[in-house]
Amino acid sequence: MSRSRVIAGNWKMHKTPSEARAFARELLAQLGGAARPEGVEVVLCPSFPALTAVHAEIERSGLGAWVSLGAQDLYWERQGAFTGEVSGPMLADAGCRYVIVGHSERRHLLGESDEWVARKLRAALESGLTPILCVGETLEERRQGLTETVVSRQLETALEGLAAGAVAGVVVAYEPVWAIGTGENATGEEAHRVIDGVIRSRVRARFGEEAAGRLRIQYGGSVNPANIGEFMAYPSIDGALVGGASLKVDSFTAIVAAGRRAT
Ligand SMILES: O=C(CO)COP(=O)(O)O
Repeated sequence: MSRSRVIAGNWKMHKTPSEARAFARELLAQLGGAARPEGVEVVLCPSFPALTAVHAEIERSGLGAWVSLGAQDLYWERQGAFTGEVSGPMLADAGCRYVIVGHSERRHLLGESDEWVARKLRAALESGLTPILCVGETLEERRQGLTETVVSRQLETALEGLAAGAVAGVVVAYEPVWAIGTGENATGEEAHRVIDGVIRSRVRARFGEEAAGRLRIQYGGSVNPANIGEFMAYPSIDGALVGGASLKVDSFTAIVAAGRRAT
């Protein structure tokens, strides 16, 4: 399996810029002190005001070959009268290589539609950023047996009309909403079923074998050092998008170490 894994920390609305800088310094020292887990990329996604501080720490650490900066959101226009918004070119210039789009907290707390997410995904690609596209069903949708329907709709609206080559470069995060911040994670088998049986197979049907084979698909939702192994045991799962456990040096470094593919 040649796909590298991506272990991303979504810090959400935690850590001021000075806290983020100090944390990143400690985290990077710890990551740099151990052997690089083979085939693993790490992405740190602080809040907008902390991006430049964390970028400076990544540069200083010398780990830029495998540790990248990511943002948590972007707007689809490049510039203009959009008070409070941040564009792809701004993020790229601030040192970002990745950007999360369609996180469930934005979809459900802030009312982002599938169409908005699709525009943001395009804007990310146009700015040379790798989008981390989040998809996932709510508890209610899961109870109604709508997981496949919801995940397929979110995925297909976001990728609609893209060239297969562009799709191959996207990272998808399957984050069931009921598992986010609840301590109740999906099982490895449940995550694998959606990741392989829904997401990768839909991409294969629409964009072909090559795009499906290159696309990286993470699991997210209450990932921690105790359960990461259960997900990484599946070759289909290409990493994790980590919330709460990415805010502590020890738990995040343990998750990163577990990301290497078994040989
Ligand atoms: O939303 C998440 C990452 O984007 C997951 O958050 P938790 O790991 O805190 O459940």
